[in-house]
Amino acid sequence: MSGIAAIPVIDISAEGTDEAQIAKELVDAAVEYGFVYVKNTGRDISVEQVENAFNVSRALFSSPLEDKQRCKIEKNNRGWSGMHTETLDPKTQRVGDFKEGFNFGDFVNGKATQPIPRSIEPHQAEIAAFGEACHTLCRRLMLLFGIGLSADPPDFFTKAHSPDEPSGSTLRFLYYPPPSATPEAKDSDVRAGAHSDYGSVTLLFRLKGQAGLEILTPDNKTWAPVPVCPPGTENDPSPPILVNIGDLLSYWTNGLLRSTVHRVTFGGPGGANGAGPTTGESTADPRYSIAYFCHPVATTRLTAVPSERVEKFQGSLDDAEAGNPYAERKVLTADEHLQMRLQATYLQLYSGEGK
Ligand SMILES: O=C(O)CCC(=O)C(=O)O
Ligand SMILES: [Fe+2]
Repeated sequence: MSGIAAIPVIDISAEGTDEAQIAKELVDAAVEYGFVYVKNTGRDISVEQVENAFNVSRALFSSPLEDKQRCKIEKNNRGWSGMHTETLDPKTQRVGDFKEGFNFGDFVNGKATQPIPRSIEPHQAEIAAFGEACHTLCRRLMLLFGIGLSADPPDFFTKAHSPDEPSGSTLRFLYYPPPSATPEAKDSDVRAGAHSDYGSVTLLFRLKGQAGLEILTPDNKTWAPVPVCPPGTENDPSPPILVNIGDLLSYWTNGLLRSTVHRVTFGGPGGANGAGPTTGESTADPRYSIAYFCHPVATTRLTAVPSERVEKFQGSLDDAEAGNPYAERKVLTADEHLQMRLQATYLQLYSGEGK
């Protein structure tokens, strides 16, 4: 068991904040941990919006099975994935992830452009608005990363994330059944296999008390739990939004910003290979989380960002050797990269195709 990850907590919207200072703190956290907590005081995404999204998620996953199956995930990465459908770490996992997921793509005029379960039909406009708020926050973070890296121009990343062009950006609801519902799980099984995220940046919303997320610490040797409410945020109106760097920001920066490997465990007492839950958190209950995977416009080529600091940085190979096989930058388009990652983890969906 190792200590909790000392991921910094940053308030990017506090009154009178110095943008350059915030940008520096964000870049420092991304370089060291690949993760940062953004304090959620309701200014970026309202507390009610987050609560409502979790309510809609509960309704969605408790829909009748046939209704969810009607919306099964397709190669466009939209729709419902049932237990074990995704295997985030196929080299290590005995069976797929112990979770269900639902990926939302584009909404047009507040209506989904994909099949959705009946229970959430009345909530489409709210889900659309939540996804838009997430994308806006991600673009703001991109600008801060650009400023913090002295990129030329500073909006290099932001411009690649126009909301008006097709991209792999995905709002995803996640449901991990309680361990009591999966007695077949073995000690070595995990709720979500070890992986790095595929996009540029991910926003992760979690619920107080629900443990399970762990990161591979920067020395790449131990798993450390990532508490939902780190010290100093206990009394905030909503837990902080956990932001993590995905593969694409890592490619763009030659590995300077870390796309850190993470997973979700059952976290029993010293159990599995879990680091064990943090005080006040448990994995006994069903677990819900919401991720917003922000991706650049699909045709974006992943060439290095013009930044002196990035040009001088020579760490990408080290990172690739130290546990994240996707850390080494290759010049692909954003969409080529996404297709490569999906084929590696949705084993049945792509079975029979050259992997
Ligand atoms: O549910 C979580 O806390 C993390 C999920 C995750 O890492 C992912 O879906 O990429
Ligand atoms: Fe992830």
